[in-house]
Amino acid sequence: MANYVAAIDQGTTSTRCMVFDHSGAVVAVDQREHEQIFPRAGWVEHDPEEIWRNTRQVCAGALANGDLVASDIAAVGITNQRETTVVWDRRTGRPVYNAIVWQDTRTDRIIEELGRLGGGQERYRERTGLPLATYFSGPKIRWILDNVEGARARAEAGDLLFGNMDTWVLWHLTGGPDGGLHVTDPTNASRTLMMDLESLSWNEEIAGELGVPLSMLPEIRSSSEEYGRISQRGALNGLPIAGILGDQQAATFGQACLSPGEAKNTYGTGNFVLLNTGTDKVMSQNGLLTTVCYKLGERDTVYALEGSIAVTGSLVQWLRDNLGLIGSAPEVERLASTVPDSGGAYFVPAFSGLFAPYWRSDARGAIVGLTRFVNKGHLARAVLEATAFQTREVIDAMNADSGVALKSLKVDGGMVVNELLMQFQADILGVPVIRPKVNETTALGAAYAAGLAVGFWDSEDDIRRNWIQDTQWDPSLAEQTREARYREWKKAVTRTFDWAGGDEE
Ligand SMILES: Nc1ncnc2c1ncn2[C@@H]1O[C@H](COP(=O)(O)OP(=O)(O)O)[C@@H](O)[C@H]1O
Ligand SMILES: O=P(O)(O)OC[C@H](O)CO
Repeated sequence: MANYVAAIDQGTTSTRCMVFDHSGAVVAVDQREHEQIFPRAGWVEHDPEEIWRNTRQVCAGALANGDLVASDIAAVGITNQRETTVVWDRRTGRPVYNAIVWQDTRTDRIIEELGRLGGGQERYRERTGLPLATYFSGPKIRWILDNVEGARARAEAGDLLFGNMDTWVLWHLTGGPDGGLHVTDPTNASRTLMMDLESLSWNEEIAGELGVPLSMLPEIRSSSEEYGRISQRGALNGLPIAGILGDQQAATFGQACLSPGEAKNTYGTGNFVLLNTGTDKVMSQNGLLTTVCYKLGERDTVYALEGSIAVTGSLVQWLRDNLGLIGSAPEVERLASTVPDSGGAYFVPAFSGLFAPYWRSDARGAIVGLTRFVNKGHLARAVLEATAFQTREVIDAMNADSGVALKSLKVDGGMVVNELLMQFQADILGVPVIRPKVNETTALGAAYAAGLAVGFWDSEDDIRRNWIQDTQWDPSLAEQTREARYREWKKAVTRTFDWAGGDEE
């Protein structure tokens, strides 16, 4: 009897396999980190073959850790870091270049060029829901075809395939060069700058402008249906793959934000706030993205407004790896607790330019407000506060776009164990912050999508029933202080603008 559903979560820093029971509780997990490759300033890459090896290992590891066999599992879901781009040879399965990661800014000039074409920004936004920015996959494919010797000719001959990490993993699991499925779902496709948000199909005109042959692009299916079975020899052999969701949409689903007006914020490498807007596409006037939230089988598409913040948890890693101020990410809380505030310092981590709500690729990181008084405790505090201030900015934009004033914020992700950050988040938003019992909402959301498709769960009511609150942080800062701090943050942000001229090598 299959009592469980498994999810593969291919994230920015690691790959996990998690197994869930019917109540949505975690029964087994395995996780492996992969190398972050920084070949130049602004460039970020992953080795797709390392990620595929890790995927196989964590699938086997999770089953072994839970003392499970494949027949205990009803279905498998896939969730993934979005936008990260792999191009590979359909006959050999070899990538032609490393995966170009979502944070990578090398496509700056391509974006400028596209902006100069008729209708530029507005035309892209209207059709795809996205601003023209280095973040998305289409321009990354273009860069690979322009810069890897012979790649364009091979792509035009139909020899190369493109995929985000969902497709890369799915293709391998279902046979690779021997009939592997070249498929994605609309949540992932809606992050390429090439998918028409209304019809959920590839926009041929935009793909043409980007110089991306349609033969490279995966088939867009729904987020919850049986795509095929795992044929790769290994732990999960023979099981149906029945759910695909980009990781932030998966977390929205796993947090049971299933009705219009419900929102969550995930605190990982970056932060991503998603507001379910139902079957209405709300086109942002305030720097947010309009994206597909999920599409369950044949049912109507559900859309979301998204505030994407590039650098939050990765700033904590930077403090650890580049400055050596802490030995591990959790130590940032102890260091920040040595002082009562940031001592007037503000840290704006515009390492990849600024994403929502600014979309300024010319911005670069800055620490402002420094005096002789500021010590490493203040800096640690400014690092954590940056996450909370950036979140406030996208939630304000969401309020302006949708008219929805959040009464509380559901949170999840690697940083939400940080109590100091959670309290400051509630303080700076002025609403309660709520963490659920199962914090692994990304993997859980993908498991739900797969489990619903095979009848393991009956309906979204099961998801709502399984969501249980763990901890709530209530705001405790006086309104005047809150708004004064926020004004100072916004002033600090303006100091990062107009720094990179687009000619860095
Ligand atoms: N106690 C902590 N306080 C602050 N940040 C933390 C803490 N623990 C982990 N992090 C940060 O959380 C991030 C990892 O979260 P995770 O959700 O696993 O990320 P991702 O899915 O993006 O790979 C890292 O960037 C790390 O710096
Ligand atoms: O892997 P995460 O959690 O850092 O999420 C990355 C996002 O999907 C990028 O858009």
